[in-house]
This record gives sequence, structure tokens and C-alpha cells, in this order.
Amino acid sequence: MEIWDESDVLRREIFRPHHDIDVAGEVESKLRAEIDVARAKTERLRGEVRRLEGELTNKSLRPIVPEVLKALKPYLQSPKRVIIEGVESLLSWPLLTPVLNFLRPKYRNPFPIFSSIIFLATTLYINELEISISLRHRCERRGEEKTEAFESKPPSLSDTEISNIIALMGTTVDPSKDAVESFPGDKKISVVFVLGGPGSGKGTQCAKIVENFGFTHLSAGDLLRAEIKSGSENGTMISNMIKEGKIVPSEVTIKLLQKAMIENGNDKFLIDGFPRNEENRAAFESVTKIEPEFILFFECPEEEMERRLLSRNQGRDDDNIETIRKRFKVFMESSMPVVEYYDQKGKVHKVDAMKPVDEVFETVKAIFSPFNSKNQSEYHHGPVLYLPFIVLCFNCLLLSSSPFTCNLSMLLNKIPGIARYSKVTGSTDQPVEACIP
Ligand SMILES: Nc1ncnc2c1ncn2[C@@H]1O[C@H](COP(=O)(O)OP(=O)(O)O)[C@@H](O)[C@H]1O
Ligand SMILES: O=c1ccn([C@@H]2O[C@H](COP(=O)(O)OP(=O)(O)O)[C@@H](O)[C@H]2O)c(=O)[nH]1
Repeated sequence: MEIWDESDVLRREIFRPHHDIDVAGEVESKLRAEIDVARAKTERLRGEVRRLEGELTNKSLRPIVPEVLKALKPYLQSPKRVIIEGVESLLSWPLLTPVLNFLRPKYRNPFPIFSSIIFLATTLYINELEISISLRHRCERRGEEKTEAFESKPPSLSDTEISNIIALMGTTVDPSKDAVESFPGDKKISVVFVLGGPGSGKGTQCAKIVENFGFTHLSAGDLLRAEIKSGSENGTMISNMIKEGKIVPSEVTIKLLQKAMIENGNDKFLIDGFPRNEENRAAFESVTKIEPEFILFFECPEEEMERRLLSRNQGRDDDNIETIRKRFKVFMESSMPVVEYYDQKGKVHKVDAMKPVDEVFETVKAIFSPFNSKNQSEYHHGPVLYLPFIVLCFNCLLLSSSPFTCNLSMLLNKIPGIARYSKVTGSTDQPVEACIP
């Protein structure tokens, strides 16, 4: 706590003498924005670090040290923490342990390997930060845009890198917490992924498919926006990612999709706007064990999508020109590979989304025809749904025929309350006693 409070002093001590750089002000606020985005992930990774801390004392885990180093990078995304932990690690670095032992006889470092790793990771991170900051200063001197210079070497990992690390770490989701039930084993779930650039008309066509083919529409973007509104602990992180047009970590989106599917209970789902990258796709398939029936892919030029998004008027934070351009870039770089993956498997149905809404739906209808229309599917279920009613009618018929009435009366008479009712009202044609052999 003492070290944390003195972080500003420490930061100045570390950066100023060597690099003549003031990390306060604009650079720091940029870093803080990055920290906000990374906070949720960092929380989870911190748990992992604690687990690894214990496990690293076991010699058999030493070969994974380079991987642990990599995994620690996002944990060190906060410069404050980097410095504080750097200093802490330095103090507990094994080479210094004898000195410290001499100075403070009670001092013992229980995790020498882990401390070394933290120290190395810290050094690496500070180097990266240093490069980024000096790059910014050089560009500033040349009169270039400050933000561009900064963004050219952000001191954080990309989404894909973070996702890879999360995948590498394996257990970032605590199974005891927020566990999602699995699908009922006997139920065959059909899933269609609806993909296309932002504003290509996915949501519009999904609404029509729901009306005509009895599917349930799950928009990953809508689920994420609902999660923000619900005040969940991931809300700020999701909101920042959406504002930046970035892809929310798979574990968050998949958990929301899986929950919505289980709660809904239907067996046919349109999943709109997901998977958005290869990692989303692989994680969904491995978590849910569901392979999509096919992919409905809306092709639309960027100028048209841009025009549509700017006139969408749904009050969305990300429908502004700056974020729209970022979303287009993410779509081309991260989402198109998913379409290509399924295309190679012969699962993609491409639809020209430039046409008017109804014409687009004509093409969509032809693709969905094997799924039967909603009415037909209700018809198939008809006899099952009406079974109780049919049985009731059948019973009424039986009551009106005397031999059956007799048998039925015999049965009813064995139930005291009903027997009395039957005798008193004389609801059968013959006296009840006469029927008993
Ligand atoms: N075929 C179309 N022609 C013209 N405008 C369309 C068409 N399809 C959708 N739109 C409009 O474009 C905007 C974006 O459509 P939407 O379905 O929300 O896209 P997405 O879900 O792919 O982001 C909406 O305002 C919608 O009314
Ligand atoms: O699986 C998903 C779906 C959406 N998003 C985020 O939600 C935003 C809006 O997505 P949506 O599908 O609602 O809108 P679209 O971009 O298709 O117009 C995206 O830019 C992403 O930031 C995400 O991270 N993962």
C-alpha cells in the first residue's frame, strides 16, 4: 500500500534520469484508457498468476516458463503496477536475496523462480514502453500527429494476442463461478451463423427469417449491449471495446450466447454477428460442441454499409464515422478469415445485400427452404400438441358406451369420493352396484 501511494515518485525516479521523459499528462491518460480496457482481463490473469506462482515451485513446470512470461505481459499492462511490481520483484530477486538476508535476517523469498520471471517480464515491458514513448517524442519533434505516433507502438497487446494468451492459459474462467449449464444431451440444436460487414443488413434479414422459419434470433452485439446495461462487472470493458470497434473476448460472448440459447429452449438459432474472428469460432465450437448448419453471408460494399450505418439512428455509440472505419478494418482483417474457413468447407451461402430488403429476403428464403416454413413445422407438431385433447374426446366417447362405462364406473368406485359422487348423481345409466361382477 505504501509502495502504491508512492508510485508517482517511483515512476519519476525510473523514467526521468534515464530518458528525460515525463510520462504524466497525455501519455499517461492514454495508458489509463488502455488499462481500463485490460482491467477485466487482468483480474482473471492475476488469479492465474497466483495459481502459477504455486505451481512454479514444482520443477516439472519449468519448461513452460517462456509461455508464462508471455502470459504475464497483459498482467503488466498497468504502468503503475509495472513499476511497483518491478521494484518489489527487484527487491525479492534471488540474486539480491543474500544481500537482503544480510540486511534483514528475517527476509525469506519463498518463490525465487517466480520473482525472477516477474522481474524479467517487468524489464521487457519497461523496454517496450520506453521504445513507444521515445518513438512518440521523435515523431512529435517531426511535427507529426501525437496520437498517431503513440498508436504506432501501443504499449499493450492486440486482441488476438490477448485471446491467444487466454487460450494458452486455459483456465481463465473459474468453473465454479458463472458456470453455464450445458445443452440437454438429447436435443439436436441447429445453428446458422449470420455474417457480413457492419450495416450489411444482418439484423434486418434475421427478423424476417424468424417470422417465416421459426428460428430464434440471437445478436451477439445486442447481447453484449444488454450486458453493459445490466451493470455487469464486464460492462466497462465491453463498452470500451465496442466504442473502439474491437472484438470482445470470446469467453464473454460465448457465455452470453450459450446462456441465451439454454434459456430460450428453441432448437433452431440464428447467431448474428458472431463468430467475428478465428478464435471466436474455435472457442464456440469447442465449448458448445455445435457446428453450424451453414453460414449466411451478406456481401455489401463498404460505401453502402457506411451510408446505412450513418442513417441507422438507433443511438448506438459505435455508429459514428471514426468507429465505423475501425469496424470495417476489423471485419476485413479478423472476420473475413472466418467466412473463408467455412467457405472451404462448402458451408457458406453468399447473398447480395445491395438489393432492396425484400429482394434480399427472396434469396434468403430459398436458402432456408430446407428448414420448412414456420407453419409447416407447427403442422408437424400438431398431433403431439393436441394429444391431450384427443385423449379427452376419446374418453367422452367411451363414457357414452355402456360396457366401457361399466368398467369405468368400477374403477371410479374404488376411489371413495368419486364413488359417492357417482352414486348420488347417478351419472351412469345403470346403478353402479349392478356392474360389479
Ligand atoms: N437491403 C437493404 N437496403 C437498404 N437499407 C437496408 C437494407 N437492409 C438493411 N438496411 C438498413 O440498414 C441499416 C443497417 O441494417 P442492420 O440490419 O441493422 O445491419 P447489421 O445488423 O448488419 O449491422 C438499418 O437502418 C436497416 O434498416
Ligand atoms: O461477437 C461479437 C459481436 C459484437 N461484438 C462487438 O459489438 C460491436 C457491434 O456489433 P453488432 O453485431 O451489434 O453490429 P454490426 O457491427 O454488425 O453493425 C462490434 O463492433 C464489436 O465491438 C463483439 O465484440 N463480438
